[in-house]
Amino acid sequence: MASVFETPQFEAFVKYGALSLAKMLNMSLLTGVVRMAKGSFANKEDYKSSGRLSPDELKAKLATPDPFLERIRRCHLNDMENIPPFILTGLFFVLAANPTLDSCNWHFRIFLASRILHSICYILALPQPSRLLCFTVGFVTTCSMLLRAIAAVW
Ligand SMILES: N[C@@H](CCC(=O)N[C@@H](CS)C(=O)NCC(=O)O)C(=O)O
Repeated sequence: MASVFETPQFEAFVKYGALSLAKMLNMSLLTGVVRMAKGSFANKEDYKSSGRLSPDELKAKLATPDPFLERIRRCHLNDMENIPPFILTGLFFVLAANPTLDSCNWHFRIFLASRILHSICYILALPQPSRLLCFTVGFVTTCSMLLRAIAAVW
């Protein structure tokens, strides 16, 4: 009998889990790129290494973070609140709930799409409830997997 780690369900979990993690890691890259483009840094030593600000300018810069950069950081934080729980829940789901391949694929695809769309809504400041809807779809998808995993072992 094949182990659960050799099933197409586990393969789908690894595929979509890795894509979700890659999406989240990209937020760090995006933050770095926007920091450089805007010349807006988090620490005084970061400004000092660029060597282009007076002490007063440095103080003012540190006191007023760039609003767009802060938006990207909140978007990243929201990924960090949602993607690691999805990874763990997805693992429980595949290991415990004996799901069909279709069930796995749809849960994983819908979650990934919801997170990508959530970031687009957040970064482009699209009107609500667009971001709320994207967040809710991903959240409900994770809850659906969690409930199925709990039901399977209860
Ligand atoms: N930690 C979140 C929990 C609720 C949540 O994730 N809400 C979604 C839909 S409104 C969101 O995009 N929140 C904005 C954020 O986390 O910065 C918050 O403070 O808002």
